[in-house]
Amino acid sequence: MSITVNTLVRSAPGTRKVLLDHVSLEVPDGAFVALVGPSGAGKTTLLRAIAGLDPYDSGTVSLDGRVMEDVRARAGKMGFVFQNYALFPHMTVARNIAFGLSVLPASQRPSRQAIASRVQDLLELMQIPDMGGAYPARLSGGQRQRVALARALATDPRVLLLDEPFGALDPIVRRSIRGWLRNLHDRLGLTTILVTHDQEEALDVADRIVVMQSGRIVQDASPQGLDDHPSTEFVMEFLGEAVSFPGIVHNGLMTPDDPEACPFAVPSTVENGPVVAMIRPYELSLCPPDPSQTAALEAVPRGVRNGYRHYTVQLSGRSVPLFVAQDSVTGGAAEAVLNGSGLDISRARLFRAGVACL
Ligand SMILES: Nc1ncnc2c1ncn2[C@@H]1O[C@H](COP(=O)(O)OP(=O)(O)OP(=O)(O)O)[C@@H](O)[C@H]1O
Repeated sequence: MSITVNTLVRSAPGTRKVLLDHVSLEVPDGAFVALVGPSGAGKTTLLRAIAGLDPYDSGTVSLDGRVMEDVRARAGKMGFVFQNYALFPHMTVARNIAFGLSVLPASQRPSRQAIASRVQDLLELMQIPDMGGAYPARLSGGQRQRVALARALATDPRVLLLDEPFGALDPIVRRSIRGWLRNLHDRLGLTTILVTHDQEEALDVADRIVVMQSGRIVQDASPQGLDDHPSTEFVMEFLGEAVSFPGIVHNGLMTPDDPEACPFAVPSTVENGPVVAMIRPYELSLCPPDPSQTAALEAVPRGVRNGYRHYTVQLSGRSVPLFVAQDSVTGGAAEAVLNGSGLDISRARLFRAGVACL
């Protein structure tokens, strides 16, 4: 089921503070979208507005191209899981899962046997087939989240809205449950929006990443597109560690202010003037040795990690990490490899006044 959000505006009740500032978003049927952004960006506010849990001042939310003003009808097509959406402690797992079905009006409510069979199907889908009789207190965090998902799926929604559902889980369980969730999404043909603070999780599980900042969507792209072409310096930094090299572009050549970084060619579409080149640490490398260059890079070896030698390279006033493939280091002291070379930052993205200029 596709979701279309059209110029949604929401202000904080009783104030002029804008929580959602003309937000538009198109989520095609079957998509898995991750909503990311710093704390307070408006992710939860947007998710709740889509769910119909909170009102908004103007704009529309459509499902399968139909504007759904009737919030109850909209909510009926969606399943939600929120981080703090606790299970009912006094009910067994089976009754927790059945809850949404058992409170349906009598005319829509399935029979007892149909509910019991649906619950058993969901327990199996969640890979906890024997847990129906257990109480939530007996479950691990990962099992509880599976029960919360089962409860959200009981009414057979076409859309799944997840707000930090794995926030309370330890990293190992988190990693395994997100792979499982992606599988579930594919198998059930759901359309899913996941709010997460974990960029790695977003990049791993979603086929589209929507970045929010100050109540607006600042970029909406595939994980690869976002990594290759972040629209602003903020997005570049938000997605992971980045090292900045200010410099000047002149006639297709970017010359970094740091003399330790080598100048590099940029497309002729980049206008002359100051820019900031930003690069991920693992994309930094060494320029080919240059006999005419006398200065050596000052680097401190930090050990070996995953087959890479890790260094801290000293620039004027700051240091940056550098990883060199171990098998490319030949003999001698580990640091000798850095002598006579500058830093190759040619894989950097370029920004001017905070905005991408490539
Ligand atoms: N009912 C409300 N009244 C006033 N301000 C609100 C209300 N609901 C949310 N806000 C404010 O709106 C902003 C966005 O909040 P929201 O919870 O959507 O952000 P978020 O991106 O989900 O943040 P987090 O990642 O911390 O959960 C915050 O500054 C929050 O304080």
